[in-house]
Parts: sequence; structure tokens; C-alpha cells
Amino acid sequence: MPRRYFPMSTDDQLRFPDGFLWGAATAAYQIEGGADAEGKGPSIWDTFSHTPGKVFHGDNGDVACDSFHRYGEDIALLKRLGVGSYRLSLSWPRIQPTGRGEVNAKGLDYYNRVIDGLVEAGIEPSVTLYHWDLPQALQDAGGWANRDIADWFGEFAAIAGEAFGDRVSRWITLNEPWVVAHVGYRDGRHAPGIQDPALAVAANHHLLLAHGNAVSALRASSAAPVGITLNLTVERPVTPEAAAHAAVLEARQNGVYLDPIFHGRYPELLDGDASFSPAAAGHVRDGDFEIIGAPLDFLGVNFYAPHYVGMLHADGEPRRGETVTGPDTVSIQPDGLPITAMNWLVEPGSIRELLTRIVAPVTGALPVYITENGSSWHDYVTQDGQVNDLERIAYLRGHLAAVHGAIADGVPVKGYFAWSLLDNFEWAEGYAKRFGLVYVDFATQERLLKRSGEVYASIVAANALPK
Ligand SMILES: N#[N+]C[C@@H]1[C@@H](O)[C@H](O)[C@@H](O)[C@@H]2O[C@H]12
Repeated sequence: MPRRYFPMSTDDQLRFPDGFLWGAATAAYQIEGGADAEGKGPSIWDTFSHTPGKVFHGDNGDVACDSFHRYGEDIALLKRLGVGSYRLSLSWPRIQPTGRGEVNAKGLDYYNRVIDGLVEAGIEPSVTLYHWDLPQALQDAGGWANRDIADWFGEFAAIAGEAFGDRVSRWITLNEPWVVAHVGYRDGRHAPGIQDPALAVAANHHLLLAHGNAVSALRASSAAPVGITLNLTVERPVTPEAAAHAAVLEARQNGVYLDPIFHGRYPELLDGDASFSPAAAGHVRDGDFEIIGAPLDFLGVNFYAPHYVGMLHADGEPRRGETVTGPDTVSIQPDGLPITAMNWLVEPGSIRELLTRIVAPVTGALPVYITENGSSWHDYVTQDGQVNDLERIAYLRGHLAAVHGAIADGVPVKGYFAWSLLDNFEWAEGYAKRFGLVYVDFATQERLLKRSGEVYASIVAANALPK
């Protein structure tokens, strides 16, 4: 990677390149509420969150942050942050209540109001087509495990492109397909709550076909750039013996998306492994990789924390901080590294490693956006009405400094979207885990900018990070 030298740093701050895009991100099911408002059909997360035992505390997204009604407040907060773009997602069942055919005009109206409000505020809409809230009717027909979904998603993409393509600044087809396939269909912690590796592998491939169809549909209906958002992992082996295992883990999460999209194949490291490779499981048909490999305008990357992996000791007993993950492997929580409220490690250098070691060798000169990065802490409002989330500020500063370093290493990172604008419905964790730059009192729906939001706003305004 050619080292690039440009005036990025002055004595007291790390300057980002001119035109660097600062943003904040959310997702429909996590913030909107209005679960059955104005013609919206049920999603798999409506079903899952109302299934006892699936979501912490029995929380659901019926109201969430009530952004279905309060999107104007959200836009005002985005203006206060000074961001150039807002990454939002479309609720497929709000636009197509059964996921196919009939279009709900009131659903289109809602997103037209939001998008028009953003444009009027001078904030670029970055729109994710799919952020996990599949129409329940499609899951009833097999969901992502049914190859037909690739066509259903292509139809949805065409509707969205036609309706909003004149004002959307960039499109993201899928958010974190790995989570959709492997947390939704393999370990079942997310909707639809299926535990079937064979269906997970099928879903992995069908998500990619759907992505490819969506790229084509969007290109036919919108001039905006198109990309995909992947949650890529950094697996760090703590001993040389664990290196091979770390490589397999990265192939199972990174390779099964990066390789088909950019190299027209699934990872050779997974050849013969039908439980993780769609090729080995027989799902690849002639022409599939031409669809999947539709050229992109950017890659979106979501990243939060690295993983440390090792080999189980000969006595078979895991040591302190080790969790058994297989017959002879463990995941490790190293001593001395801070952890967030999600029990995720705080290790900012890992995002620089991700961008330089894993992303750049694959994407080359293709623009990269950090479409999500952030942290969850036990936030509370003080008696004087403040949220002094110093840990989130430290996490933010550390990771932005590491992104700055990756840019200096030559990785063409063009923007950063903080996750999240708002505290919101954190999937299986419900409302217990707060990621927002803005504190939400879910009893009153009042929004309160946290200290981290004030700090982020100053970074955005300066396009620089104070050292
Ligand atoms: N958990 N967590 C926080 C965050 C989640 O709230 C987003 O919806 C996902 O895209 C991604 O997992 C990251």
C-alpha cells in the first residue's frame, strides 16, 4: 500500500482529508416504532421481539425511539452534530407489507418526509435497503434460505430506487449479511431464531445474490453510488499454533463475503467445508458470481472490536479469561484491555489493522466508509441533566485516531458514521445497551445530547481530532 503523505497533522491535531464525510447511523427497526402504523406489515423482528425469552426484559420495537413521529427531532440533532450525512435504513415491510407485490403508499410517504427533511437540512441521505427487518410473510416462505428471495429483494430495490433515487446520496444494499445468515439462521440469537447451519450457508449465498440483484436494480433507477456494508472481523491468535484457527475464523466471516464480491469465488480455505462454504454446500449455480460481483462504488465496513483466539490447554481446562469455542480452541479476553457494556474489547489499533491488513488488499483504490463504529456504556443522566460518557469519548477518539492512521497508511477511507445517533433497540439486548451520541429517555422519548455528542460535533466542525 503506497504510503501517502499529505498535510494531515498539525502540532495539536490530526486533520482528516478535505471532504471527509462525517455521519451518524441508525436502522429502521431500532428507532422507528410505528410497528403497524399506516399499513406497515409485520417484520421478523416484530415476531421475534414478541416471542417470550428472545429479547432481554421482553423489550420490543413497537415504539423504540418513536422516530416514525419524531424524525424531525432526529434531523435537528443531526444538524446540531453538523454531520454531512445520515445513514438510515428502509423498513421493507413498511414499503411492501408482504415483501412482494403491493406497495404501501403511506410507507413511501414516510420515507419521502424523512429524506426531504434531510435534504432540506443539507444532510446527505445514505440509505441502507436492508437492516435485518425482513417482512414476516417472506420468512414464512423460507426467508433468506429460499433462493427466490434474491428476486424479491431485487424488486424491493427497484421500488426504493424509483421512489427515492433522485435524492439519496449513496445506497447500501445490505447491512452485515454475515449477522443475518449466521446469527439469524445458525445460532438463532437474532430473528428468525433458526439454528440450522445448512440454512445459514444457503442464506449466506442468497444474501449475496440479492445484493447483486439490488445493485443492478439501483443502477437502473438511481445515479447514486452503491455499496454494501460488511461487519469484518480481526482475529488475533495469541500463539503461533492458533494462527491457522484465526485464519479460518476470518475466512468464515470475512472471506465468505469479500471473496465472492471481489474475487468471484468462496474462500479456498473453506473448500470442502459444507457447514460454512456455500460452494461446498452446492448452492453456487452458473452465472451466480457474475451477479454477486456487480462492481461497487464503495465498501462499507462496520467494526467494533477485535477477537483474541487460542488453543485449549492440553488438560482441556480453559484458563481465566478463556471461553471454549471448539474441540481445541478458545476465545480469550486479554487482561488489561477495557471492555464495553456489551463485553466487547476496546482496542482502537484493531480498526487500523482491519483496514490495512484485511480491507485494503481486497478493495485497493475503492473508497471505503466506516459505516458503523461506536460503543455501549452504562450511561445515566446526572442531577444537572448531563450524560458525561467519558468512556465513549475515549473510545471515539481512539478509533478515529486509528482510522486517521489507516488513511495515512494509504487506505482510501472517505467517511465515518458513528453508531449510533440515538440510544435505540439493541436487538436481543433490547433497550439495556445504549450506543447513542444522544441519550433517549424511553419513558418520555426526550432526547439529550451526551458529552460524546458534543465532542463529536467539535471533531466534525474541525474535520480534525485534537491530539
Ligand atoms: N450490537 N451492536 C451495535 C450495532 C447494531 O446496533 C447495528 O444494528 C448492527 O448493524 C451492528 O451490530 C452493530
